[in-house]
Amino acid sequence: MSQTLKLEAAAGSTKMVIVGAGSVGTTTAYALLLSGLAADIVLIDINQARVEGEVADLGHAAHFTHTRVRSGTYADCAGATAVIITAGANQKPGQTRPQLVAANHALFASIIPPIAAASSPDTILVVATNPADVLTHAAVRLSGFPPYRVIGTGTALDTTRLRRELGAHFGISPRSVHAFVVGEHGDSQLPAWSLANICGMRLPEYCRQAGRAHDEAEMEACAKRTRDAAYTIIERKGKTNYGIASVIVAILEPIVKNADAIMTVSQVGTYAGVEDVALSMPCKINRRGAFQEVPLPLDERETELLRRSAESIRAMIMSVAAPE
Ligand SMILES: NC(=O)C1=CN([C@@H]2O[C@H](COP(=O)(O)OP(=O)(O)OC[C@H]3O[C@@H](n4cnc5c(N)ncnc54)[C@H](O)[C@@H]3O)[C@@H](O)[C@H]2O)C=CC1
Ligand SMILES: CC(=O)C(=O)O
Repeated sequence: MSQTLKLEAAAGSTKMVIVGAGSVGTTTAYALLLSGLAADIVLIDINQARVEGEVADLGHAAHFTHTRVRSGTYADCAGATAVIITAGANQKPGQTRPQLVAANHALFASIIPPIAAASSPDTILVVATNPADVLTHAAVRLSGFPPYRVIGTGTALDTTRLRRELGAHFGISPRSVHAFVVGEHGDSQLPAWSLANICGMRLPEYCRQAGRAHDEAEMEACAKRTRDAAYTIIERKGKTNYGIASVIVAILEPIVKNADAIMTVSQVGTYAGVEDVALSMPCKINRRGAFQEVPLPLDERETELLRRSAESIRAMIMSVAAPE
């Protein structure tokens, strides 16, 4: 079967609903349109004029694809393979993700119940709205879905950013760098340095074989640029959209193709002894959702940093929790 026919077969009757037709939502719709993964893309936004304008514009791009783009309502979540949540306030220059928690948690309390009520029993929620880990936790609680059916985009974006930094440092393609960021999609994230490798060699060994010094300070600088990337970009252009849109489509692909791909995404669980929290670890993603099947053998220092990351997310979750 040709690649085009294979993609059309995978897209089949696949419907994707995007809630929030702002910058992230519409860039995701465009990336999804070009990917050929979906037959039907539905955009929902509280701002009806905006969603109509975006759908008309995207509809012209859709002319060159086999995908239909339209506006809709929560009733369209019925039969959706995934509902991608990008609605909510974004960071202004200098603002942190936790500063969005009260406003976006209140928004989730109003939109997740109707989305969940309309969705099908196998619909997966993908959460991008910030702070992504806290809202992934909120989406599980408010939807009643099992945790594997709620996937936070989490550190999938930070992992691509770290790989780009390391690829530039080592002079190889980012896709040939096997490294990932775990924990919070935010300031307490950490690279799993003890497991990072190139061609199966840990980074110090790779440097030894390549006849170059392993520069710990430069590794830390790569981690810092990764952690600060959103601040740096928002300072200059007021938002981030292309990176996250591509990450969302990369998460949707193994869902549609039932591909068991491993990505660092956020899920509710117990991490480093902290219960009932959401954060990112490598998970297997397929048509049923995301599953962390193999615990990560982090070293002692990384485990302690992960525990601190989990504690800080847990504190944010408690700050918006409704009293029992
Ligand atoms: N997880 C990640 O890596 C990233 C997350 N984000 C987050 O994504 C979110 C969206 O960011 P942008 O698209 O830049 O913001 P934006 O302001 O461009 O779009 C937000 C959209 O949400 C809509 N909205 C608000 N209330 C709604 C409701 N009740 N129902 C439906 N739609 C509603 C607004 O009308 C607006 O169109 C923010 O929380 C931002 O921080 C952004 C980039 C990366
Ligand atoms: C805004 C945001 O969360 C990011 O680009 O990482």
